[in-house]
Amino acid sequence: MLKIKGLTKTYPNGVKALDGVDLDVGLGMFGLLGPNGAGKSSLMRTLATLQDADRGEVTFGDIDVLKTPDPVRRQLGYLPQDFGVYPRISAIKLLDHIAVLKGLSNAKERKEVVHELLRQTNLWDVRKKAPATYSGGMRQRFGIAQALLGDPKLIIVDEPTAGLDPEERNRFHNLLSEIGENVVVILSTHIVEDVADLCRDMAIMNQGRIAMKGKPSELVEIVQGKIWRKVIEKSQLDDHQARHQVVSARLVQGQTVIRAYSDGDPGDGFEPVEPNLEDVYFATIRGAIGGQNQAKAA
Ligand SMILES: Nc1ncnc2c1ncn2[C@@H]1O[C@H](COP(=O)(O)OP(=O)(O)OP(=O)(O)O)[C@@H](O)[C@H]1O
Repeated sequence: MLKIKGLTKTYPNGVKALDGVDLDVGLGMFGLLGPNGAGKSSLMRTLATLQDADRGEVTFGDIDVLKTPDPVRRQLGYLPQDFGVYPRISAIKLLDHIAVLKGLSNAKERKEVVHELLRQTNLWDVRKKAPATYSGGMRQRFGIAQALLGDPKLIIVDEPTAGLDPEERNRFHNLLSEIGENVVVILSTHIVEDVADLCRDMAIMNQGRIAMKGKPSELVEIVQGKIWRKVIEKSQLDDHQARHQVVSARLVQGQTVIRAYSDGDPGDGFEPVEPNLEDVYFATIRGAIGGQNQAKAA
């Protein structure tokens, strides 16, 4: 559905945010994982036709996204990382107004759509309050409501769960899952669990490049038998990092638990563990895997 080829972007300050991004995204939920500064938002803004690329191609179906943005805009739902300023009018009026801007000109139909979306996003009871007074989770659900206006075929959500409490995050996940299988949903995030829970396909982005892509289970398979765990003193961390390819270090109940990547038994008191997607993510962004180890994109 969505094909990205050789997408490159350097900002005027010299930062190369996108460095030859190649990606095919099919129907359903697609997770784009990456650390801060990886280039996720730059990619999302480019796909949402809000900024130009220096080089590369993007097609959605048979539409050339970069050359003819208008037809894509009509099929696009976008929830940016920072939804920005909320005017102090009620959610229902604001949603109605955005619906007009999106071209829903028939008042009766528009009312039905707006009411349906407020119910779907569980905001019906607070529809008369201004989104400016909403909690973070309610704002994100409002953001999804506006993104779903006009029946989009391409939905882009940029770091939607940052700052949400676990209950709101769950609610947001359920909402995203319900959006359906007949649209392309790209979820950009640095939260590994969001992708593990929700996405059929995914990619890991680092330093403007796609370092890994595939199905979450396929990616975990790549590191099967190669992740090793050890409990150490905090003071031993530097030494272990120098001698092993430590992918993560975490304080668990006062103890430092490290996980390292190694093709074979690293000895030194490490024990094998069942890998998870977080291991894949850290091993990728630390450069232990990636490039030719990539799983085939689905
Ligand atoms: N408008 C801009 N002008 C100059 N540099 C920018 C601009 N937007 C982003 N950058 C830089 O481009 C790089 C990629 O940023 P981007 O926001 O795309 O990454 P990200 O993966 O979305 O990170 P985050 O999770 O922090 O938003 C960063 O080094 C960032 O500082």
